[in-house]
Amino acid sequence: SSRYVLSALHPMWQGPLAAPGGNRQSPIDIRVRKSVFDPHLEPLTLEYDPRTCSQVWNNGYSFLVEYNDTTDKSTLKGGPLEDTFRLCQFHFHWGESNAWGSEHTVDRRLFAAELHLVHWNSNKYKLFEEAVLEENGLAVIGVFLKIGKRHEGLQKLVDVLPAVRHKDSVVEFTSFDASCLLPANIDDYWTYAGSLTTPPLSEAVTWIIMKQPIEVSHDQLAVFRSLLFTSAEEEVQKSMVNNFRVQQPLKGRTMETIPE
Ligand SMILES: NS(=O)(=O)c1ccc(NC(=O)NCCCCO)cc1
Ligand SMILES: [Zn+2]
Repeated sequence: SSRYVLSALHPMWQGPLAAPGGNRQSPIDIRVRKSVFDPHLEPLTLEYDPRTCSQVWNNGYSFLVEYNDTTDKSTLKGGPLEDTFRLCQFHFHWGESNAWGSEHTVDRRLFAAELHLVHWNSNKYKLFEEAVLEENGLAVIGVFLKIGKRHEGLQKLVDVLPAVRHKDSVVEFTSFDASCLLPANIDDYWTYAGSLTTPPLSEAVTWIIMKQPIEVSHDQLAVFRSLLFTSAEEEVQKSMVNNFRVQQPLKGRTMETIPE
């Protein structure tokens, strides 16, 4: 559909679109009735220390809120995970219109945007760069965003976005508690084995997708769209919108969920 044509325009997607031999690529459509109850799934334990938040960076595809991941201060445990995973960054994907923007869909339903909280397995590896090469190396929490009431916690981040309008710009950003961006019930989720949704497209991700979306206001999302894919010196400026990947084949994977 047209939204995929739009997202394919970014240089990110000029190379090969699929990872070679990929049989666990992301994102995918979540077929709710096909998800399997897994009685062994535990509650998630999230412990985020706001003091590890360090900066916001426009990397030319999204804006990343980066955390100091040199110690186990902001961690994710439980759920489908056997080890402790360390928060290294979070970012979003969104559309040019509120009608689309998420990477995953729920029975083909599109959301206006999707938050990704990226963690790496600090029990087994010393760095993100090592963990990204291993099939149990990463865990990403996905949260859908829908248009509704203003999200007070998000506003602190929205307020600094004009400072990172152009690609490669960075601004200091501290004492932000990322857990304010999670829905009320974090134990209601789907989980499946997938990949990064941008190059290197590594098949290293245990995805944990929250069933409950969070609400943000139209104006807050409009500030996301005021960012640019392009750096200050480029003559043609391009709005940072439609920064999502096309959906990938399920290839026999099962979506697991917690018993209701
Ligand atoms: N959209 S997504 O699947 O959540 C995702 C998360 C992290 C990354 N990559 C990342 O954080 N890279 C930092 C350094 C990479 C070292 O190989 C790409 C895509
Ligand atoms: Zn992402």
